[in-house]
Amino acid sequence: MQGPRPVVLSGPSGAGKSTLLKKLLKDYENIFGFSVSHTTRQPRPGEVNGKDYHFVTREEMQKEIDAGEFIEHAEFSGNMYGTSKGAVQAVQAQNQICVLDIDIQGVKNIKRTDLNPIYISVQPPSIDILEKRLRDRKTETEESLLKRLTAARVDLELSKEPGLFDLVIINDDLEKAYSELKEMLLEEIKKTQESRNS
Ligand SMILES: Nc1nc2c(ncn2[C@@H]2O[C@H](COP(=O)(O)OP(=O)(O)O)[C@@H](O)[C@H]2O)c(=O)[nH]1
Ligand SMILES: Nc1ncnc2c1ncn2[C@@H]1O[C@H](COP(=O)(O)OP(=O)(O)O)[C@@H](O)[C@H]1O
Repeated sequence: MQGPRPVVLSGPSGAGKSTLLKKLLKDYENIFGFSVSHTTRQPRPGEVNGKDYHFVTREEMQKEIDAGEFIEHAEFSGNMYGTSKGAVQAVQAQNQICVLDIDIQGVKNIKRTDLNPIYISVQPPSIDILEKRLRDRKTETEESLLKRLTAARVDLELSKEPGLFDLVIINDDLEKAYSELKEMLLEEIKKTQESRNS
């Protein structure tokens, strides 16, 4: 039997992907598993190596990419990010629904693989609100914030491509956005719950 379909969450930095994902992982602890990406960016306060990301150097990551260990990888805002085969396999081995948080380049690259996920784009109500949320999050320098806003404009344009996403969630009210996310995933959640009980 084929395992549950993975889920891709994409959308601009600051749109609310991590916030929604954390709620989902908390409410359905055993059902969903997070695909832990590799990145060359510095950890933020509170981020845990191996849980939020595998924090690596550019050299380490390039070596693993060259060895064919990545499903996809991309350059975002001056850093490298990528999904290793191992990250997805670790979740699928638990028979959990694998959730990937990746940028739009990652979405396009995953489309060329046989992963067959559900593609969801989380978007802010406006660029101004996105900027305010990113500033209030206090994780970025002015330089990285501006890079993220530029990338966000590109992301929102490219996301308009018909058929690229199965669902676009405008994250205005968080609870409403979360309900939309859950509704989209209900069928896969049920299937996974049923397979546990059988
Ligand atoms: N292509 C790709 N993008 C990733 C991966 N992991 C994270 N990203 C994306 O990289 C961007 C920056 O992530 P991060 O530095 O954690 O900042 P944040 O999204 O603002 O919290 C986001 O758009 C993520 O979706 C990955 O493995 N592959
Ligand atoms: N619906 C919302 N209303 C107000 N603030 C939000 C909402 N969703 C997320 N945020 C806040 O916006 C910031 C960016 O969200 P985050 O989940 O880190 O985005 P992403 O993972 O997409 O970069 C965080 O500080 C988060 O608490």
